[in-house]
Amino acid sequence: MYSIKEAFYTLQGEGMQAGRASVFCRFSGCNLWSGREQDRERAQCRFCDTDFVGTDGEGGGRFANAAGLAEHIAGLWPFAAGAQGATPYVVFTGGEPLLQLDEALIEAMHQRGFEVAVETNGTLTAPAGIDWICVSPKGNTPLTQTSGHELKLVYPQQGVSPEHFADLDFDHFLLQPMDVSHMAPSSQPRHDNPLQATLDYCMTHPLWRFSLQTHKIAGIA
Ligand SMILES: C[S@@+](CC[C@H](N)C(=O)[O-])C[C@H]1O[C@@H](n2cnc3c(N)ncnc32)[C@H](O)[C@@H]1O
Ligand SMILES: Nc1nc2[nH]cc(C(=O)O)c2c(=O)[nH]1
Ligand code: SF4
Ligand SMILES: [Mg+2]
Repeated sequence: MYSIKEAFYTLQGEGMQAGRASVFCRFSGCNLWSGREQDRERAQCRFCDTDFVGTDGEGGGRFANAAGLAEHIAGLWPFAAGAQGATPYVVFTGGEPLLQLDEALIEAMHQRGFEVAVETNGTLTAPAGIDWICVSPKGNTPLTQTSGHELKLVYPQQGVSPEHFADLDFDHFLLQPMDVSHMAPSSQPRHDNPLQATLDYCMTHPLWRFSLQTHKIAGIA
């Protein structure tokens, strides 16, 4: 059984694949926060910008098996597989997708012609077969998934230095300014200007590439 908060067609907004047409499949639930505002300040991850509670979003629901969920996702890609000269792309996110994503679902997406991407906090090991692994480490949590295609660190995070990750086995290293606009002022971390801090770090540490959440600027999901 898979629990899905929402599933929809959009453009990947972040990281090295920013701008790519994608079906987003957002799993319900996370191992670092309950998703309830009253728990935010004592959660392991306190800056989350996402509602991943329940299965009531657009395209959400409970799916009994991999084939059923894969059919649902494939139906959200608006073209026939292989049409338009583009490979269909699904981004599994959440919540924490590695609580639910398994080889059966990855295989079912591949059978339907999709490339499979994941956005994970890195505290759980990824199943085999994922085509694009984005790990976004969260301060003071154990990093288990130490390899992948991109490491995308939200910046600045208290007690976390990008240098700590720079030797890991990733093809790309990205720094993404922390958005605090969704948080109550009392919950916002004390930092003057995450955007400027991120720009400064990337310009003085050229291993790191600047990642903006472009979907928020564009006003799309
Ligand atoms: C909502 S998370 C879901 C996937 C997974 N749980 C994770 O943390 O990577 C998707 C992406 O949004 C990033 N993110 C979450 N809250 C953010 C914020 N306030 N500002 C910038 N990026 C944020 C995460 O670091 C992650 O890269
Ligand atoms: N357009 C768009 N791009 C994204 N990249 C990562 C997202 C996420 O929430 O995992 C996200 C999202 O929520 N929307
Ligand atoms: S780990 Fe990801 S989904 Fe979970 S609370 Fe943090 S940003 Fe949100
Ligand atoms: Mg998001």
